[in-house]
Amino acid sequence: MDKKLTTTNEIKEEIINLSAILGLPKGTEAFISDVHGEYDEFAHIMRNGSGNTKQKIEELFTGRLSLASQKKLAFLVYYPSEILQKTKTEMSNHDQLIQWYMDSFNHLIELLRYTANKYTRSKVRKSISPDFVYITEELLYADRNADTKQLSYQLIMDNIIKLGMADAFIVATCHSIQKLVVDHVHIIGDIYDRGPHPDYIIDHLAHHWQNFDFQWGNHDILWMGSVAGSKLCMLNLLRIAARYDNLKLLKNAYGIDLTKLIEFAEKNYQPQKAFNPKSDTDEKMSECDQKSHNCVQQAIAIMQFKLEGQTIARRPEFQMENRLLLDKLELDNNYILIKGVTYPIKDGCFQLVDSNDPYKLTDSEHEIIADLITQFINSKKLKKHIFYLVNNGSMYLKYNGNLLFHGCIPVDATGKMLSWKINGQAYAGKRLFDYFDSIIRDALSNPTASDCFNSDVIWYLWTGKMSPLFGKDKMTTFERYFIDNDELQVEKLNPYYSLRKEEWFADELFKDFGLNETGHIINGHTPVKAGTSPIMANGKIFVIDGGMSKPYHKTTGIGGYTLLSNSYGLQLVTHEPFTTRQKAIDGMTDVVSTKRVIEQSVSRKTVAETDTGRQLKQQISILQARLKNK
Ligand SMILES: O=P(O)(O)OC[C@H]1O[C@](O)(COP(=O)(O)O)[C@@H](O)[C@@H]1O
Ligand SMILES: [Mn+2]
Repeated sequence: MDKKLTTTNEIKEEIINLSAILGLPKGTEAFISDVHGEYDEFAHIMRNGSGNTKQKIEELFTGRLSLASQKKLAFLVYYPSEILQKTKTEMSNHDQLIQWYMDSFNHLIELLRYTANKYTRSKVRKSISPDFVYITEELLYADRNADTKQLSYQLIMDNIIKLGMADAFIVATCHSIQKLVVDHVHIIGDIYDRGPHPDYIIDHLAHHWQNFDFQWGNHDILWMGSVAGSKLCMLNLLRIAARYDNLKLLKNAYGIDLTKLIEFAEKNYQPQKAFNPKSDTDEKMSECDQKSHNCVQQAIAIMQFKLEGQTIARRPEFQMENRLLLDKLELDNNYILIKGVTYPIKDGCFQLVDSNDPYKLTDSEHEIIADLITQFINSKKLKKHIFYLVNNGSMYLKYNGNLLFHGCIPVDATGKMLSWKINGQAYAGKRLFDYFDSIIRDALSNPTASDCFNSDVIWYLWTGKMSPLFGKDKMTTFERYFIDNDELQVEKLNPYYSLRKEEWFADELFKDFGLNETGHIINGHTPVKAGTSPIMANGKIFVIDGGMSKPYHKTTGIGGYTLLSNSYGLQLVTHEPFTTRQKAIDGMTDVVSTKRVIEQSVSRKTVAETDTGRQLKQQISILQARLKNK
């Protein structure tokens, strides 16, 4: 309640307004996960309202517009500037273009009206470009059955064209529709890593979405940890950036200078097959970049393994001794002895590992790390992005009766929640999430490059077996690079991932988090392969890894899933793999392929039945109490 309400009438008016909102249908929520830097695909999904725009067009225009025309209208809404340009080149004369403008105005206003009917006028107004508020409202709320209004409607349309404002008006109206088609966006983690532009994704969210929340994913933790000063988080993210041809992001987006690191890597390492970068874009990497990314990945991997050794030694409570591998190298680093078995090393690059003190950094490594972490802590733009995620995010979220988190709740094979013992305390389930949440916030309010407890715990969240964001027994990065043995490379999933098929298990989790059994649990993190259902526990748990990560398309066979919750219920949306923005526009290919209704009720859910509704009711009671005291 930010308005100052002083008179009795003002208070009464506000009570009436708030009560009216309670009666409106609940806004549509979209759930998206594992975006992994794929900005173009993410933007496409936001533009198409996660498939919702297409559905609204279908509901409104079936029987009036052919399927092909519906598709054209949908693409005009998604990419107005590009479609305008394309349309103009296709028109053979001026009359044809005028007719197209008229048709488009009518269709867009009708669609905007249909999309806006769930919202208050004030909210709709906020979605309209200030340049067009007045005329859009005139068109939107005109009673076209009244003769006088019909005339003014026609005159407005006519004048928009005559005054040369048609293009700007179309673009603005399409943007309004984009904004209204989804009311609230939830991102269930992993904006960062592997894809080229997590920075654009965050800028997009910050500029376009007021109603947004975020549940941190294990990859985001690396970036958040780096800003807090964790050298291990930073080394992991740099290694992944080198592996996926993304080093340029650090310089271009965040001003982090890697020159010294690159020089050091090229001087000390030679390309090795295991370190060949995986390019995510269509552009091929130059040979020079391939070589340098390969060497950088090696240099960082070795520094990472060294600092991991030091951290594991100072934190015995992490119980990660099985990750100490550098000290098990033998015979000139050509073999490794693990649990009594000797394995040959492939693609070894241990020239800077001192066999007498394998976890000790060389002076140059030390200097490079110190310089980089200072840059990470001090990058203004990175700090801005990370604090946006911290301030709008959390380890988990309870929202409208649903429970949202990225990975898992660590449990044993019987489904009992496992406790993590740290600093003389034991944390399980919701308390474990709350504990990590508080450490992250504390770490980010006191960034430091020293080897402190908070930094170590944040790194543990990336890779520890009790991390709800990771959910596996160990991260076998070392074995995957250097040991050709499938068994050693296995990362075993926590039993959560098999138990989450069971309804009783979901009910237990709801209980622990203080939620009702009618809710849903929504996770990301594990790609869902084509043919495997993302719906589990009899419709109580959903896994909606958006499958946007291009390098992972081969594994999943589909793009991925998103979820929509509207006033009628839940819908699961399947996405086809997205190639490029240009190809999507040229071929008018919508990545939304199917929508499956999961839950549908006959009566619409209203705002009164949501978390916002609960807050509004509280505000109404406060106002009513004030009225009584007047
Ligand atoms: O495919 P890559 O680059 O080898 O990465 C594999 C690593 O990523 C992880 O899967 C974690 O990332 P995700 O959260 O995307 O699954 C690790 O468990 C694994 O070791
Ligand atoms: Mn993940």
